Amino acid sequence: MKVSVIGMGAVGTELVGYLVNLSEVSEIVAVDKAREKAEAEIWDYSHTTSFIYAKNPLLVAGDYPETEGSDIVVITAGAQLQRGQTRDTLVEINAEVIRDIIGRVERYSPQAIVLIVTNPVDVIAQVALRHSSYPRTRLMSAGTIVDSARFMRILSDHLKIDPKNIFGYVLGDHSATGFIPWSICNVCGLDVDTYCRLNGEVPIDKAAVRQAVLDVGLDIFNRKGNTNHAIAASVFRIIRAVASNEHSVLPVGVLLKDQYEVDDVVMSVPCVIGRDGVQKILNYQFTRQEQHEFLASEAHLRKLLALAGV
Ligand SMILES: NC(=O)c1ccc[n+]([C@@H]2O[C@H](COP(=O)([O-])OP(=O)(O)OC[C@H]3O[C@@H](n4cnc5c(N)ncnc54)[C@H](O)[C@@H]3O)[C@@H](O)[C@H]2O)c1
Repeated sequence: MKVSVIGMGAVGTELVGYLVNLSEVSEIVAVDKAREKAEAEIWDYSHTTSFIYAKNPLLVAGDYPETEGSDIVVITAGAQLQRGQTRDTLVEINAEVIRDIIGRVERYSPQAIVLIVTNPVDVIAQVALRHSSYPRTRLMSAGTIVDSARFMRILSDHLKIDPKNIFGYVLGDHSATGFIPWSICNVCGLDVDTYCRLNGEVPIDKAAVRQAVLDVGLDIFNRKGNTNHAIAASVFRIIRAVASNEHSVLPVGVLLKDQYEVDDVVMSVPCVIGRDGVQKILNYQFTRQEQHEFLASEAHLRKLLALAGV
């Protein structure tokens, strides 16, 4: 499997660190407008391959022609936040970046699965769809997968259990309007309130958990100037699902067509992910309040889409 990473900044570089260890990956191509940075990262990684359990993947720093025939292309290229900004402030500049990139990606890898990471991620994915012929099943945003990972961790810290025993999502969009549909969240098969009641735990303050989930990314950013570990692990999780044709359910941003009362907006909902990308968009029956929150996400995204010229 050939994977190309466009944008070798903090996120792209961290992701390559995962990819060199995935045995399904035989070739990794790194592209960045700062060509020397991409080359240096690839050289550095090449010096890890004597010691890791990877199958000696071909490591290339190049330009778009070298990405030809990629099975997966991950796009992390673009402007990064400055302290005090929100992800939304990047919309116009990163819409311009993706318009510049996506045609070249498609020219060399028309059959690829494209994963958008550049923020604001759901809007940028929709711009990419608008300016390419990729079907919505093969071009998705990382969406709220990282928020969902944060949610599972924060809830598990409250309950003092492994986050993998929490089942739940943040849905809607990767911004302050993302929301937690508690009606489809469970802990070891029990809804959260029942779990706490039966197991001697203090009831969960759901509003506080949501706020903590939404705030923590910016808190990390304000302390270290980026967030890269959780998003790289999240994107790698999607790539594993594709590489092994797992049919795993993950919350990613996908163009909705008359689902969840939304038409023609990329939003994060649970999707079955496998070799062909999004194999199925799952349907859930939200409560009235959850549906209201989902539509608040949609309204937020539509405002950004207008700024992005979509
Ligand atoms: N979706 C998420 O959950 C999530 C999480 C973290 C970061 N992000 C986003 O991912 C993006 C990258 O973050 P980062 O921390 O790696 O930023 P970074 O500044 O470290 O890296 C961005 C890289 O993109 C390159 N670049 C810029 N324009 C380019 C172009 N036209 N062609 C090729 N390369 C180009 C830059 O040279 C740089 O190396 C940002 O938009 C950030 O907001 C998203």
